[in-house]
Amino acid sequence: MHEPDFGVAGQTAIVTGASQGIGRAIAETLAASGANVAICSRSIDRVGPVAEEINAAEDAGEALAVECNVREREQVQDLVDRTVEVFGDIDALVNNAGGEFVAPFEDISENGWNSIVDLNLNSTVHCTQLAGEVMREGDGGVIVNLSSVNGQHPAPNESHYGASKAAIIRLTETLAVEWADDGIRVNCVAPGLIQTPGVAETLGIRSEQMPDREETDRRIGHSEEIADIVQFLLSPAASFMNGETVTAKGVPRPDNSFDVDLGLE
Ligand SMILES: CCCCCCCCC/C=C/C(=O)SCCNC(=O)CCNC(=O)[C@H](O)C(C)(C)COP(=O)(O)OP(=O)(O)OC[C@H]1O[C@@H](n2cnc3c(N)ncnc32)[C@H](O)[C@@H]1OP(=O)(O)O
Ligand SMILES: NC(=O)C1=CN([C@@H]2O[C@H](COP(=O)(O)OP(=O)(O)OC[C@H]3O[C@@H](n4cnc5c(N)ncnc54)[C@H](OP(=O)(O)O)[C@@H]3O)[C@@H](O)[C@H]2O)C=CC1
Repeated sequence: MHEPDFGVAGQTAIVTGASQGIGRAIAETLAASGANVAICSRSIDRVGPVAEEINAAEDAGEALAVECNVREREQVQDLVDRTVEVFGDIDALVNNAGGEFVAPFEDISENGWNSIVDLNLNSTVHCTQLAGEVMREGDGGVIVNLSSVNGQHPAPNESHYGASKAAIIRLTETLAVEWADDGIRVNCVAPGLIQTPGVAETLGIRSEQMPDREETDRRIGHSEEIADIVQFLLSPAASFMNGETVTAKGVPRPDNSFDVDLGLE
């Protein structure tokens, strides 16, 4: 009988933006499943403790923490080089680092626009080209990009973010075709609203307001619910998925409201 293989044990995965939130949950999930993870953020003081926690866990993969601003291509090259140096190869890349601010289109300066496109889209290009080079020269690999429901549907005051996240979906689809012969699968996850420190900062949601993961009613999501999907996409079970975007947003209300007060108009 066929048994599905959702495993990632033995893989080496780069996870960007892993000091908190969704990226941290992805790193911890993959490591708990036996993958080695190279994790980065802009501050070694913030990402270092995540690696220490993973390395202290029994039966988990190993973690390497690297200070790397993914907007800086030479820092991304250093992340890739150190990953290969320590773990020998790169099997998986999760382009998670990203962010936004909320503002009406007419109030976004040229620098403001560029900072969000740079953080979300250009950083994905840097990491994918540089880690992809290692994968293409080796025996292939798997890439998962973090898009957003805001890359699939319009949301007011998110023009820069939505445009950058929509572009990530088309980049994913294009690379899935271009790199198929290199043995590389490229897929996207498009989360709805997930409770993370970044969202708490932007929207003021407190973790004690969060409903349990078990609740199936309309609610805000947990980082682990995105991490589980990323692990699936990296695993052999997803071998026939390429160029896809997996949306995870629970059951939205028709008016897009949530069970917690977001403090939004
Ligand atoms: C129903 C509900 C569904 C709601 C649905 C909501 C969905 C939310 C989904 C959540 C998605 C997430 O990503 S949540 C994660 C959120 N966390 C984060 O974003 C934290 C990470 N943030 C950052 O790294 C930074 O703050 C980031 C925004 C990228 C800017 O980085 P920089 O270092 O380039 O920053 P700065 O130099 O300070 O700013 C660059 C320019 O941006 C401008 N800028 C910065 N903040 C601005 C603001 N609030 N309004 C206007 N402009 C702003 C500055 O004025 C600068 O332009 P000039 O003045 O012209 O120079
Ligand atoms: N939360 C949500 O509702 C949703 C999130 N997403 C996407 O998921 C991803 C993660 O979001 P979330 O966990 O909420 O974000 P958080 O703001 O909570 O965390 C962002 C992470 O990225 C790191 N980071 C930020 N900028 C850089 C940079 N330039 N270089 C390297 N690392 C960086 C931060 O680390 P440090 O500050 O230490 O550098 C931190 O670890 C993003 O791409 C986001 O757009 C998509 C849809 C919904």
